[in-house]
Amino acid sequence: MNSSPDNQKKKHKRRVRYSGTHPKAFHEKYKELQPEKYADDVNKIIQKGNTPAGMHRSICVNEILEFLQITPGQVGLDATLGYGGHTLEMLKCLDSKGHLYALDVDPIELPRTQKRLEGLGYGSDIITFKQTNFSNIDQVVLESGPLNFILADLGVSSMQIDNPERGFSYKSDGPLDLRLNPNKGMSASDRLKTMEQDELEGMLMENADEPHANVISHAIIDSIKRGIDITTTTQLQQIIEEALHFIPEKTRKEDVKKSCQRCFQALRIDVNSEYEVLYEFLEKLPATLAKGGRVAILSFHSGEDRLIKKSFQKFYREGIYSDIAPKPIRPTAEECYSNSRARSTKLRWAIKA
Ligand SMILES: C[S@@+](CC[C@H](N)C(=O)[O-])C[C@H]1O[C@@H](n2cnc3c(N)ncnc32)[C@H](O)[C@@H]1O
Repeated sequence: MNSSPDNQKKKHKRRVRYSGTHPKAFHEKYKELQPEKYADDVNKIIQKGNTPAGMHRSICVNEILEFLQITPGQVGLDATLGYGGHTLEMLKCLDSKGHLYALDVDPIELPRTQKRLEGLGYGSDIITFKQTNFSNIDQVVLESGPLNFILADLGVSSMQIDNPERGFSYKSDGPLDLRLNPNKGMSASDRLKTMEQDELEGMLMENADEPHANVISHAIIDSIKRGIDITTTTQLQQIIEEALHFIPEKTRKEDVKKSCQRCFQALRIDVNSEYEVLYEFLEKLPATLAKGGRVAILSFHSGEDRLIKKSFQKFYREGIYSDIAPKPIRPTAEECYSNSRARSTKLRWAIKA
């Protein structure tokens, strides 16, 4: 053994662990998280039909613009700013004349999008950002005056889903939160503690048509009663997986995946009161639109689409809307192929009489 003083001085260096060619954790996706800086990498991801981390791909952009018929000088509202993809296209149509109001409840993503759009040269002369719920549209219109066009692109953005700290997905471990505005209301983890089994079962069925609502709700409530605090996405995913152990092995993996998706969706709808705020928004809509004003709404599941359809039909029968979409518009097959998140989208529209 060589134990010369020189060798003794040399500290043992640990071999750097090879982490592979692709980042696995959200925070490691540094290139994707700076889409402006790494355009080539981002384009490659999009071409493969995926959405780069930290970004959201807007859906039905052409169909929406074709319907809204925005002209310079108009005043409009993007009720769900998100990544600002639709907003940017609407701003281009305004051509520096008129004004756009952009709302989002999310206090984390809104400032990021605002900064990005301001960086592209869109300032307070043409756009006003407001961190508020779209159910407050009546307050916004006090400032904006009657609106010529309105867009609402419901649900969550890819940035929210992909960020494990928000707890929107069972696919990565994070706090079981699921709030669009984490500063308000109750996290999904706390909400579960307030529920009885039958209430939870009803919620899973009503918000997501979960076929295993009975066993899953029993498993969740039993765990809580045994003193288990369900604070993380992984804990909830494991409880669902164990509850569905009776499913034959051949289909179990796929069935568990679908049930997890549905249960997370149901919880998200509940903690954000999504049906309630959508109903309030739909009720207030006619009074906020100018004569001939146009509204387009993108929805992502049957519960939302039903509410929109019913509201549009009611106001049409009452003569408040002069025309409504006879049936929902779906994204093209090409768009669904290139962006899997577009597959469940339905677009409905109405025109104020
Ligand atoms: C599907 S994303 C919108 C994406 C956007 N159209 C784009 O092109 O980037 C939905 C956004 O609406 C926001 N949102 C959902 N419900 C809301 C509500 N009731 N009021 C205001 N914003 C809401 C979410 O926080 C999310 O940022």
